Amino acid sequence: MSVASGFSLAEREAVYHAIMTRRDVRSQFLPEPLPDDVVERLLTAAHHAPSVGFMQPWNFILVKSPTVRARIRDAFAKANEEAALMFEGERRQAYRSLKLEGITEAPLGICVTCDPTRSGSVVLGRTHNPRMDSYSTVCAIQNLWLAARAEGVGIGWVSIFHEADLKTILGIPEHIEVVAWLCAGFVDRLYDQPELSVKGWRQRLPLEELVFHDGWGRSER
Ligand SMILES: Cc1cc2c(cc1C)N(C[C@H](O)[C@H](O)[C@H](O)COP(=O)(O)O)c1[nH]c(=O)[nH]c(=O)c1N2
Repeated sequence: MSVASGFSLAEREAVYHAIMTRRDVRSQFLPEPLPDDVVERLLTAAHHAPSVGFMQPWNFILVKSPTVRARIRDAFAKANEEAALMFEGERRQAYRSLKLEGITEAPLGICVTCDPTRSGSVVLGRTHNPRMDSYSTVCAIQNLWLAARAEGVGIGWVSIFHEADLKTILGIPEHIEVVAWLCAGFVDRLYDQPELSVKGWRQRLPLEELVFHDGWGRSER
């Protein structure tokens, strides 16, 4: 054990700066490949995420091949057309105007998966909620996303897929869950606010409406 003092002001500001300026990136990717040492640092950050029972259920499939990424892009296009039809009227038009992936533009794709069998069938902390292994994998993704912000690397999470399509393209075994397709690449500019907010799709909710005290719905302190 070592002393757990708080960070210096500069260190704290750096952490919050990464959190506040992290963005989901769809179209600002630069084509140059990410150096191996940068990718290594991002994956190391991911691998230091918390996980239920310390099961570390994640794997990271690094996809540089333009051919494979083109197939992933086709799988997105199919699902995205289905998605558009789930919205009505003007909302459908607005949905179609959004760019929701940068699969072929970003030089690296990272498919993040979750192996529910990683540490046996009974896992400390997962005994009463089987989704805890997926949640752990999401923690790894968020670590990677924040580290990427600090490295000047943009990340775009794409989830508009049939999971079976990704499994077929990437040869992922049946029992493994696909948690994310991440587009990764250097960026020279980022939106100051979420792109969906800038484009009028949806705005950030006031935090005070989301915080309750001593029970659901109780706003008084
Ligand atoms: C689980 C999950 C899944 C997705 C996303 C995020 C997360 C957490 N996001 C990104 C999402 O739209 C974005 O985070 C919000 O709009 C907020 O913007 P910033 O991330 O702050 O830029 C996302 N964006 C997109 O363009 N296509 C997508 O398929 C997805 N899927």
